[in-house]
Amino acid sequence: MKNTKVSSVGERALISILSEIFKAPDGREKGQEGILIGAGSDDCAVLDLKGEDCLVVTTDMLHRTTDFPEEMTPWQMGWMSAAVNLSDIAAMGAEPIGLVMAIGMPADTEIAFVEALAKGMQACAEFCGTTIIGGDLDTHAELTITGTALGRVKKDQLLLRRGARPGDLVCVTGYTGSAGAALEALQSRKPVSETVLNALFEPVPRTKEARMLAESGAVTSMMDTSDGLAMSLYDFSRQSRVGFRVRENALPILVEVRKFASNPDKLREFALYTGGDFELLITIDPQKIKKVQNICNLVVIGECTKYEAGIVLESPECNLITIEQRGYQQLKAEAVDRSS
Ligand SMILES: Nc1ncnc2c1ncn2[C@@H]1O[C@H](COP(=O)(O)OP(=O)(O)OP(=O)(O)O)[C@@H](O)[C@H]1O
Ligand SMILES: Cc1ncc(C[n+]2csc(CCOP(=O)(O)O)c2C)c(N)n1
Ligand SMILES: [Mg+2]
Repeated sequence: MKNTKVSSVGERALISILSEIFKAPDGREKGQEGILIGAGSDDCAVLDLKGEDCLVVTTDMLHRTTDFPEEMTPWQMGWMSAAVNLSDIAAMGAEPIGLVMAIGMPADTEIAFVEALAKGMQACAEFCGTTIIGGDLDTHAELTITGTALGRVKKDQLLLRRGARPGDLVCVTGYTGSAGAALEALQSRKPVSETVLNALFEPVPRTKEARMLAESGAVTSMMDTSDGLAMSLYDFSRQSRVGFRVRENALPILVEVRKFASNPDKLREFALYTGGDFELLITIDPQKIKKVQNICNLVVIGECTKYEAGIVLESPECNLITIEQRGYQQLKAEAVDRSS
């Protein structure tokens, strides 16, 4: 790996390299007993609390230039910084119990800006039933916010990326592709509604939905779609050893986003590859689908297949197209890369 730059491999490959370093030779997590899930395999790490509960922990860093479009308000930057972390807590089926927010900023940042940032963070935390319990302040060339979220869930309700079985139904909450369309609209200076822009600027962690899904007993695996539906399906596939068949016609996409996409390829790009929607991707035991149908805004988009069948999209004409393994990746020469 000497002389190879991180930009040539990207975030996913670098996580694999680091996760190996953090594992003991026998493949288990280094350190003490009680690490149920360690680095690299799920949305959060999971620690055994020795009773009926477990603790879930995640951290996520956002930067002014790479994550906050110029049009975002400081309140929205704060909301998003909390939301990206709380979404990972939701992805485990857990209830959030606290957020620690570290903020690095240039010394000439206005106090009013930092207050608006903090109010946005607090609003998102409160929306999810939790609060900010600490943080850190530092001088930094560029606004950089690193959140750490903690959550709690009963061991028998914990939902992992592992657990999906062939025959399970695949579902998503909300809409897919809205944040991607918003990003494109901003970059090409085209108008879109506030609903679409807010999907990018104020992602809503699916905390309540996640808790109801975890309590239903019908869900076999769950994660969030921060890096895009396609990348999430590949992450699921790796952990659960299943394939997926997704029906293009079933993808929940806002009418406005369909109209905004100039052609079917562009629409697929938003819905599958751009990311930023922070919805939940869920697999459900088909015998138990009735238990979840009415608890939240959820759409069946396809089913789990054998691993060997790969990850495919069934077009409206019933053609099978391979879904590519790409999405929103940090540390790439370009954030959205076609070759990974
Ligand atoms: N520097 C690191 N050291 C150890 N583990 C890491 C590191 N970076 C990421 N991971 C782990 O890799 C996994 C995936 O991380 P990633 O940040 O992509 O989370 P995600 O849930 O897939 O995405 P998002 O944060 O966008 O929701 C997680 O288990 C995370 O803890
Ligand atoms: C200027 C600008 N460009 C792109 C995006 C989109 N974006 C930022 S973070 C993220 C999800 C995963 O991030 P992470 O892997 O860090 O958790 C996505 C899709 C944005 N909000 N602003
Ligand atoms: Mg996640």
